[in-house]
Amino acid sequence: MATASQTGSAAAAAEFRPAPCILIADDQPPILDALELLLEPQGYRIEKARSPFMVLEAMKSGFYDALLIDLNYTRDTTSGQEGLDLLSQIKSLDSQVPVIVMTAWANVELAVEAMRRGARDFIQKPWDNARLLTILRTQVDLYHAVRRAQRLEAENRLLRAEGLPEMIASAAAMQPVLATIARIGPSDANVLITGEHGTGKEVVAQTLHALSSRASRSLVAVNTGALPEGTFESELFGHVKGAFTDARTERIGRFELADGGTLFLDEIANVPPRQQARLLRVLESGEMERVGSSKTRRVDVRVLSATNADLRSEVEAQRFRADLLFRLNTVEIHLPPLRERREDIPALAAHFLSRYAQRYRKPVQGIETGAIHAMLQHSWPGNVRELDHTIERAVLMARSSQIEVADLGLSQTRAFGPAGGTGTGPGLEEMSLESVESILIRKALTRCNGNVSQAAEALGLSRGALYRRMEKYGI
Ligand SMILES: Nc1ncnc2c1ncn2[C@@H]1O[C@H](COP(=O)(O)OP(=O)(O)OP(=O)(O)O)[C@@H](O)[C@H]1O
Repeated sequence: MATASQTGSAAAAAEFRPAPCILIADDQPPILDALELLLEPQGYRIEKARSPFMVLEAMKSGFYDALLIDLNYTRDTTSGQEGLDLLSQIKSLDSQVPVIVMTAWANVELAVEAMRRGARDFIQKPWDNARLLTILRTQVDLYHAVRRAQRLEAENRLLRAEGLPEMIASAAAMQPVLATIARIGPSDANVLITGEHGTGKEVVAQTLHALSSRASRSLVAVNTGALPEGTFESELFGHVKGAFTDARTERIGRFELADGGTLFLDEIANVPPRQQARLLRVLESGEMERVGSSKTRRVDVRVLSATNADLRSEVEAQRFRADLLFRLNTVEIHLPPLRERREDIPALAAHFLSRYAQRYRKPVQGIETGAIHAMLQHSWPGNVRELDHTIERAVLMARSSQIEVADLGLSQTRAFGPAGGTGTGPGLEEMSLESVESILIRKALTRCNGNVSQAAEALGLSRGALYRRMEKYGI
């Protein structure tokens, strides 16, 4: 008999997914039709794919409760190799979804190989309807049970964990982001998080880690963009004593520190080509050596990476390895800039206000309508981080219990137009050196579409120096 809570969660599941959806793949339309005729009356929703390519395309956007795939396709109709390759690709996209393979009746060896590669069960063609239905129902039920347990575990972890990043995201533009986080958070998939500076890529990485089974282990973050040349390898892979002149003691690298947990590689586009090859190796094999050592070590690390660059154009320009991109972006999450999710500005501002009013012990309780209006109008080139710093400064500047427009200091950013101080705000000669510097940096970043390396070059700064200034000005 079902307990109340089981009934409750079954009802909740039914609300979101009325009928289990099965993706069936075979290159012969009559087989697809026959399976559909058998399964639909049993309460399944069916999607059909006629090639391995269509299966992988469907998996990018769809959510399936099980896959039923043939092992032979048109390219090679007997060996089953195409089906086995497809199985491996499915497993790398989603290691948990149950895959049941269909084989020709005499091909037991192929079925065994498929099971070795992660298939949950197999059926022989021509199939026995009753056996097929039993296998499918068992696998779907098992999958649901595992997912329910993982979701509960993730929810418990979220409830237990203190100091978790609070992620404010009610805007329509953020809904696909939240859906993807919920879906792949608990998995081990490598995730590439893209978006302009300050859009919250690190917050997403922290949330993904917190939702995963690795949550009790470390989340180790490395800003690969800010690492000085020459220290990259020893930072990531560690070194042994005497490996180079300054290596007076042994050092454990970030990969080893993140063993069993998650490694967050920020500014991944700035990794130089030689280091990209080293990264690729550890991602492919889980193997690495400390600098100066020939001993190979194995690490089990989930890699989350982030960039504000367009990695596909970097690949086209041959500055970034295509095979490394393929390893990093099993799943991609794109964060829209703040100007495309303005609905979230009031809630984000209130969140930062309560944080800073508490931190600075100031009795600031709200934001005047005019100030909210000004924030909604602002273009926020520095995104959520800029809003965060704007509210921090406003809390410090506030003279009453409400933040006023003037406390935000937003006009300074907009006043410095192309003519250099001919806008509505203070002229150049009335501004402090710091204000001018901050404005020039913002403008260079906007001109370079957020590319820090290019902006640094345009400003005549090293990348590290620009990063330090961006941090200082909350950009
Ligand atoms: N959705 C959000 N809800 C609450 N706070 C947020 C949100 N997004 C970002 N923040 C806050 O904004 C600041 C910047 O976020 P974060 O460092 O994650 O951005 P980023 O995209 O990784 O930036 P960068 O590209 O410069 O590394 C942080 O203080 C973070 O806590």
